[in-house]
Amino acid sequence: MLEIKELTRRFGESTAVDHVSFEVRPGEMTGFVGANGAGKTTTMRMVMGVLGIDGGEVLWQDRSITRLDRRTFGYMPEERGLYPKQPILDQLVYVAQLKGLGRVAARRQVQELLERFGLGGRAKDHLEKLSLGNQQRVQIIASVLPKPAALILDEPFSGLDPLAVDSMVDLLREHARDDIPVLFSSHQLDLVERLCDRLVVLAHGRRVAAGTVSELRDAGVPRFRLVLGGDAGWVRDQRGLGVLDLDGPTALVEVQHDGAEQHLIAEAARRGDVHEFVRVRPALSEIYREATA
Ligand SMILES: Nc1ncnc2c1ncn2[C@@H]1O[C@H](COP(=O)(O)OP(=O)(O)OP(=O)(O)O)[C@@H](O)[C@H]1O
Repeated sequence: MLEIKELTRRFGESTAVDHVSFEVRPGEMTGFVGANGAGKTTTMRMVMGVLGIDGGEVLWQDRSITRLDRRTFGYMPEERGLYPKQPILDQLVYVAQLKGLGRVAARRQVQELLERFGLGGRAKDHLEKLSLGNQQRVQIIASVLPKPAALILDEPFSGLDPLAVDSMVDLLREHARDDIPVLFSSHQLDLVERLCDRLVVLAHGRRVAAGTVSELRDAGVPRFRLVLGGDAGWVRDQRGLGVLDLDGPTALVEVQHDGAEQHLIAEAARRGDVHEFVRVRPALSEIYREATA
């Protein structure tokens, strides 16, 4: 397991990452979200040792992470890292060899991955000749070579078309299934919701929310939607409830005092038909907006 403990980084007077703690568990995909400048890249750089740490620590398998540990990680940095003017096959084979694979095995693995990402015919092209999305695919391939102990990916989905996103998702899921901890940052909340087991939300350098998607969706004040046979205006007078929306027979309420929903449903049943009474859980985008507001 990868543990980020009280990690802190300052640039001059400003604190880019402020006592941030979270875990990236094996076999799980952890999504790392937050507005531009929230501190995601800075955190990942500290995890990878690219940037010095002002406070806190990074643990790998219950002990302080070392340079050698980091070399076993797959890292896709924000600034990417491959050379524009070299053939992609050569570069990828070189990366795989740097990470300990023999030349023949490296070539075989690179070619398999290039085929898988639809780049089999482009192996001899210079990176700069590829479209930005295809360059991104090559960067992804570089980060999973040969077989990482953990994956740290800074916005791996940006610039990818939907098919490439799907291939990438499959690839990451395969790694997670092999018990590899996967941390990825993204601004695409729909994708994060679909993909990740756990979520860490940063705002202004601080961790403002963390947990599984369902924990986060269950964490707030409970909300219920009530649809009646007649007008729902009377709901406004019920104690212990906040009315968030009222539209004819439909009311959206939040429970301010424990048990108020029980009185609400009893009163609704007493007054007539109840067509619907359901708990409404916020979408991830709402949780994100509230956490980062
Ligand atoms: N080398 C640096 N020197 C000075 N300030 C920096 C440096 N790197 C990052 N910062 C500042 O640290 C803060 C966090 O930046 P960071 O890149 O980590 O955010 P981010 O969450 O990754 O944003 P984005 O989603 O835009 O990539 C920002 O205010 C940024 O300007």
